[in-house]
Amino acid sequence: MQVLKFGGTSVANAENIRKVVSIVTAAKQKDKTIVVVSALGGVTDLLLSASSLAAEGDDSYKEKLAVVEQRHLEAVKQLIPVAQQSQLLSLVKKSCNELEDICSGIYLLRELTTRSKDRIASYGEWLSSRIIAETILSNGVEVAWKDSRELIITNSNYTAAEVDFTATAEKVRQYFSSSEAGLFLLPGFISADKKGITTTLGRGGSDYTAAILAACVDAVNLEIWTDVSGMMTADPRLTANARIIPRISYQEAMELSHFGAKVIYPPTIQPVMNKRIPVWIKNTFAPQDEGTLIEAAASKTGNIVRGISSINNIALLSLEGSGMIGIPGFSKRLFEALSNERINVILITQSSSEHSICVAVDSSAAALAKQVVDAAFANEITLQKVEPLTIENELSVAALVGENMKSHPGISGRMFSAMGKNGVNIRAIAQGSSEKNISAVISTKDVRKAINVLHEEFFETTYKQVNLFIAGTGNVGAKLLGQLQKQLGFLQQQMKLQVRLVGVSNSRKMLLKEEGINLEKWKGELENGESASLESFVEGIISRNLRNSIFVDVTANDKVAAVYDKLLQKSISVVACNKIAASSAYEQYKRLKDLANEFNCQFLFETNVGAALPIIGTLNDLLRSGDRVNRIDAVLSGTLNFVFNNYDGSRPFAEVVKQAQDEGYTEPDPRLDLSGTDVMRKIMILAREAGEKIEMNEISNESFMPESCMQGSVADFYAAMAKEEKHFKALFDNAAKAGCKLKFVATFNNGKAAVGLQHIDPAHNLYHLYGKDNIVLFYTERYPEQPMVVKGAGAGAEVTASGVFADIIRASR
Ligand SMILES: NC(=O)C1=CN([C@@H]2O[C@H](COP(=O)(O)OP(=O)(O)OC[C@H]3O[C@@H](n4cnc5c(N)ncnc54)[C@H](OP(=O)(O)O)[C@@H]3O)[C@@H](O)[C@H]2O)C=CC1
Ligand SMILES: N[C@@H](CC=O)C(=O)O
Repeated sequence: MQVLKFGGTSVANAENIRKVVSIVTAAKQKDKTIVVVSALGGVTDLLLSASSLAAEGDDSYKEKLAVVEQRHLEAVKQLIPVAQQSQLLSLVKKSCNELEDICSGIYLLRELTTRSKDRIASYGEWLSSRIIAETILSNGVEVAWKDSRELIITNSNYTAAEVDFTATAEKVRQYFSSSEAGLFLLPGFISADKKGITTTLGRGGSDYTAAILAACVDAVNLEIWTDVSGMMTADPRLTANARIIPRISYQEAMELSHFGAKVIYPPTIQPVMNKRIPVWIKNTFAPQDEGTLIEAAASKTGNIVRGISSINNIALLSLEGSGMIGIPGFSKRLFEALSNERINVILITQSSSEHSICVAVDSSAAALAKQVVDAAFANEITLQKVEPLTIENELSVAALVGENMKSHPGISGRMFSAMGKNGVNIRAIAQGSSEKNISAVISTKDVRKAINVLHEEFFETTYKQVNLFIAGTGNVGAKLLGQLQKQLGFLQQQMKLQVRLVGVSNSRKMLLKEEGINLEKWKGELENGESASLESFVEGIISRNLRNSIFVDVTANDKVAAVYDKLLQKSISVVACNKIAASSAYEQYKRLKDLANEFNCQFLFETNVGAALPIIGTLNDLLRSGDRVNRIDAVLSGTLNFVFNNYDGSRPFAEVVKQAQDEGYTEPDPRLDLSGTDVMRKIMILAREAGEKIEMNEISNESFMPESCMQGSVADFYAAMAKEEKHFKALFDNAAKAGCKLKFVATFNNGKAAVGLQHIDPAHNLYHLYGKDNIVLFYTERYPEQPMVVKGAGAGAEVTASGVFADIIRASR
C-alpha cells in the first residue's frame, strides 16, 4: 500500500487536477494506493474569510461563497463529460447551499464558534475530493471515495484537533482491509470527534491525514505531491543556486521545515517517522523529477550540511545583570513568565559567565514578553540586580542543518568566518549538543547575503560570485573593463570565480544593475545611465548588501578616495590605483588598513607604486618573513624615465612630455609627474609599508622644474615648458658631458625619504632602464649588499589595468 497526497496548488484548477489524475492512474499500476487531497488552492482561505465576514455582519461573505461555488462548478464542467455532470453539479450546488445557510446563521447570530469554523472549512476538502474522485471514475479508473471523518477520530479541540490514534488505527485498518478496491480517495484535513461532529487537524492538515493513514496501514511509502521538486538546499527566492536535496533524514527535514522550508509541516511527519516509512517530496508539475526522499537515517553521502534556512521577524530578548551570577532559578522564572503567556521561544543562549540570558521570540510577542518579564523581575530590577529586559528587533535566524555536522569539526568555524568576511554581524549563536543545527541571529537586512554566502561556502564547489563596483572609466578604467570582459570565462572555468560588474561610474554617469552589466556593452549602457552622484553610487553599493563586493577606484579623485572608509566599514573590499588615500595623512592610511583588518576585507593598492610590478607585494613578503628594510633606491616615475630616455634636445622637452601623456604614462594632471609629487607619494607609500610613520612634508624634493612651469593650468604648463627649453637642454648636456643619464631617483634611508634628479653613470644599478621602466632596489638585512630588485614597465594603462585586475583577484580570494 502506498499513500499519495496532493496539496492545494496541485488541485487548484481543472488543468492541474488532470495532472493529478494521470499521476494517480500511473501509481495505481504499481501498488494499492490511497490518495489524499487538499481543497482547491485558495478555497480554504475563501471559506474562512466568508465565515469571519458573516460573523462581523458583513454580507460580502456571499461574494466569497459565490467564488467558491463558481470554482467548483467550473472544475466539474471542465473535468467531467457533459453527460455525467448533472449529479455532481447538483452535489456542488447542494453543498454550497448548505454553506450559504450556515453562514447566514452566523451572519444573523454574529457568532462564529471554532466548531462552525471547522464545519465551514471542511467543505473545501470534501468538495475537491468528490470532484477528483468523479474525474478519475470518468477516466475509466475504479476508485473508492471515503469521507475521512469516518476514519480519523479526534477530540473536540476544534480547528486543531488531536487524533485518537487507537480509535483511528482500528477504523482505518478495518476499512482498508475489508475493501477490495485498488485505489482510494479521501479528503485531507478533516476529521470527526467521537460524536461524529466535524473537526479539522490544523496547520499542515492534509499532510497529517496522509501520514496518519500511511502509518495505520503500514504503507511502503508516503508521497507528498506539491509544486516544487523537493526540499532545497536553501530558499530559491534568496539563492538562485539553491538545488534539490536528493535524500534527507526526518530530523533534518523537520529542522529545515521549522526554519521556513515550507514543504512539510514538522508535526505531520511524526506518524510516519515512528514507523520509519519513507516520505517522497514530488512535483505534480514535473513528475519526472527525482524529488527528495525523507528517510530515517541521515545519508552519509553528499554534503555534510544538508540545507541552509532562515526565519525572519525575530526579536532578541536579553536579560542581564550581575545579580544573576551563581543564583539558580533565574532562567526558570524567565521561561515561566514567557510560557505563562504562551510566548514561543525560538532560540536560547546563555553565556557561561551567567551574566546574561538571551532568547529569540517572534517579534509580534516582544512587547508582551517585555511586560511580563519585567513584571516577573520587578524586585530585582528595583534592587538593580538585573536590568530591565532589552529587546532588539528586525532580526532573523540563519541556520545550517545537517545530522552529519556532529562528526565534522570546523563547520561552525567556516560558517562564522564566511559570514564575518562579508560583514554579517552575528548577534547570538545557538547549537545544541546534537549538532544538527547551528543557528545565528543576524540582522534581517543581512539575511539574503548570509544565505548566499553560506550556500557558496557549503554547496557551491562550482564557483564563487564576486560583485564589482568600478569608479573611473578613463585610460586605465576602460582597459580594465576590456580585460575583465576577455577573462570572464577563464575566471569562471579555471579559478571558479564568477565575476559580475554590478556598478560602474565616471564623473558624468553611473549605472547600477544587480543582475550584472554586460561587459561587452558597458559603454553604451553607462551613457544611458543616470547622472553620476558619488553619494548615490556608494549608497547603491551598500544598500545592495551583496556578498563578496569589491569597490575599484580607477580615478585620480580625492572625493572617491574619501569613500573607502565607509565601504570598508561595511566589509566591502577596496582596490585602488588612485594613490590619494594611501598617500594622504599617515593616520588616514593607517585607519584604512586597520578598517580592512577589523571588517575582514581587503584594502589593496599594489598599482600605487610601479603599476603592475610586484613591488608592494614583494616588500610585504620580505617583512612578513621577518626581514627588515635598511634602504630603498628606486626610479618610480614611468613618465620621467620615459621623458629622460627620449629627450636629447633634438625635439622640444614639452613635446616629449606630451608624448608621455598621450601614451598614457602620466597622471591625469601631468604636473604631478613632472613636479616629482607622484614619486614622493610612491616612496612614501613604500616607506609606510616598510613600517615608517612618514608624511609628505618630511620628504625632500629637489625639483628640476622651473617655477614658471608650475603656475596656472595644464595648457600654461606646456606653454611654459616650451619657453624653458634651454633649461631642459642644459640639464641633458651636463649629464651627457659627465657620461651620465638623467634619472629621477627616490631613496629611503634611515627613516628619511628624498626624491630628485640625478646623474647616473653606466656602472650604476639604475643606469640600464629603458622606456617607461621603473626599478626598486630593496636593501634589507637579508639582502645587505646585492639588493632584491624589481624592474619593468612602471606605467601605462594596459599594465596598470592588469595590476588592478590582479588586486581584484586577490581581494576575491
Ligand atoms: N597611467 C598609469 O600608468 C597609472 C595610473 N595610475 C592611476 O590610475 C588612475 C586613473 O588614471 P587614468 O585612467 O589615466 O585617468 P583618467 O583621467 O583617464 O580617468 C579618470 C576617470 O575617473 C573618472 N572620475 C573622475 N572623478 C570621478 C568621480 N567623482 N566619480 C567617478 N568617476 C570619476 C573620470 O570620469 P570622466 O570619464 O567622466 O572624466 C575618468 O573616467 C589615477 O589615479 C592614476 O594615478 C596608477 C598607476 C599607473
Ligand atoms: N604617472 C605615473 C603612472 C604610475 O603611477 C608614472 O608616470 O609613473
